[in-house]
Amino acid sequence: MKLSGAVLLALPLVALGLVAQWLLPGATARLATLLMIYVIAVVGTGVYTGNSGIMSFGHCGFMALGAYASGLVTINPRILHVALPHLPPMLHGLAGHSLWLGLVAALLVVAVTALVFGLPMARLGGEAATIVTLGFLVIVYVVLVASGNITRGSQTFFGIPSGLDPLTVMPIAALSVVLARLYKESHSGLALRAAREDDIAATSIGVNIPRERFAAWLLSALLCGVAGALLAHFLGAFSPKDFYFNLTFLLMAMLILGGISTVTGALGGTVVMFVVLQLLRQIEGGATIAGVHLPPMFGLTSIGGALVILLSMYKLRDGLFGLRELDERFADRLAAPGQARTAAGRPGTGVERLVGKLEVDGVGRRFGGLIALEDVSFTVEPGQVVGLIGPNGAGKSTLINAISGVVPASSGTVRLGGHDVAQMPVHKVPLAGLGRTFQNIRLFRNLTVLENVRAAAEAAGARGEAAVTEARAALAAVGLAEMSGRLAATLPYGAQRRLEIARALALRPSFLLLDEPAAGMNPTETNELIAVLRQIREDHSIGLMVVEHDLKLIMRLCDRIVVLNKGRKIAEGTPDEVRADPHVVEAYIGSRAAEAV
Ligand SMILES: Nc1ncnc2c1ncn2[C@@H]1O[C@H](COP(=O)(O)OP(=O)(O)OP(=O)(O)O)[C@@H](O)[C@H]1O
Repeated sequence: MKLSGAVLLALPLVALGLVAQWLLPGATARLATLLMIYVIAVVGTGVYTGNSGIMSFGHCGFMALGAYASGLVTINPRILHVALPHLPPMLHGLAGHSLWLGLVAALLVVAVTALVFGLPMARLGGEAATIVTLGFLVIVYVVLVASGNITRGSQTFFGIPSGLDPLTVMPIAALSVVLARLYKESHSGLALRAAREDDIAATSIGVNIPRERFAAWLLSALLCGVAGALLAHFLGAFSPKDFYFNLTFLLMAMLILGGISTVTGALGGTVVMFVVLQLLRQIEGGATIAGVHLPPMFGLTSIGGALVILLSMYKLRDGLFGLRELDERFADRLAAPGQARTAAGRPGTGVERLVGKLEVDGVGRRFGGLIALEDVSFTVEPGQVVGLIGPNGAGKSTLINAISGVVPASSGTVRLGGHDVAQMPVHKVPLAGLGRTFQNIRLFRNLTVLENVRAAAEAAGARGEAAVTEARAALAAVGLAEMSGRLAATLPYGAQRRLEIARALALRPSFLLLDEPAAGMNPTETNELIAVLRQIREDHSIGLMVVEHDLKLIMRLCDRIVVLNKGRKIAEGTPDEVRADPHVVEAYIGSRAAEAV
């Protein structure tokens, strides 16, 4: 992502700020200033909500904290004694400073609060996290109301220097948009978006989801804190309810209207909603349009605003501006595939890539009373292709899950290059060298093909252009180079399976664990897949462990085969040995099928 794309997105704000400062009449310029403050708040909320997929009701809490912190630092000292007669003496010296010091105070207070709430909250996803954000909003409100000596409680907090002009707010709004856009394309933003699409798949490429959630939470909190401080200076006087549910729902509506997952959507949704609400507000008091006189219509603004949201959600599920950023629509996303591969190494991941053999030793797994795996042991040599077969319910997927750490083994060890990977946090296992795919495809559906693979390359330590080059090389290896700009969800089925392989390949693993890679493929697609897997093994010296029901594929591809039945290993050997093994024939292949393969 080049800076130019982010700047392009911020240009309309720069233009608005300049026009408002020098060309628009006072009242309209004031509206433009308010609009830009909303942009900061909505784009800020979007940094967390859009990238993590977690709806937040809490960000107005950060705005409130920013407003009060900045208010206390900038309040006119002469008014201070009237407005806050019981202010603790140690806080008296704070008053009377500039807006910029007010913003610094807002950032400090918000950073500390975001840290305290964010660390435990980062472990939560989905509705649980949303409920916590709601709780956060209520807590901030109650604390502000209860801290009357410092905030005037539920009464109006006044005396804040007001009269912000558009040129003061514009650079901050433009910078917020640039920051949000750069964050979205950053290593951290991409990892979080991957987790938003599929947390298990994100973990399988080494994403530390709590860490990425926390980073987004902090950045979005800071932006909202700044927006709150600016709103305080715009209003000059406010109370806690100005930062409560009404504002929360207004900002959420703006975000949803434009499209929750893009900065373009946050920006565009804010502008559209703001303009619509202003127009409705004009009409609500009675107006004459094209010679037709409209009487005052109480509630028109609220009802009209709600209708705009409902209609747009009904017609455009992904918001007015869809899933792609404005600058992406201009950019050439289908650049020629690169073949280069950067040097090995995983800088910044804190995980060493392990090489050597993969040893599965006495692995067992129980689900309650059910023994899904019992005492399974075998070894895969580097570069070897091992097939894992067995009837339905034999424990094949459970074994892949146990090796990759997704479902921890109840007993036994898994060693890679002599190191026990079962002891590692699950997101570190792929970085240590075990890439995997899933029986039911788990792609990041609303990310592009290139982003799906780049997320893995970045998780494994590549950055910037190197990550893109690695991702393109992995896509080329599975024959998807031409599709890099498409959304993953739009790929045909066979291509989706190959994309999952490319994503795992971009981790530069020592072994690839493939769970039914040919499931649902027609014979042509299966033949292509076999060619791809052979090439991968040849080019990258990667060992493969393949779970498959397609015995022809297994027999053609594998050096050795492990056979499971009812959770136990019943045979192991070369394809010829396994094909001739009477236990295997009885349990799985069946005598007629044995003849066929
Ligand atoms: N999360 C789980 N909770 C409870 N039981 C489970 C769970 N996962 C798997 N099992 C059970 O463990 C056994 C092994 O399942 P597993 O999916 O590993 O078999 P499989 O060999 O991959 O089968 P298939 O070829 O049908 O995919 C089955 O009896 C299954 O019902």
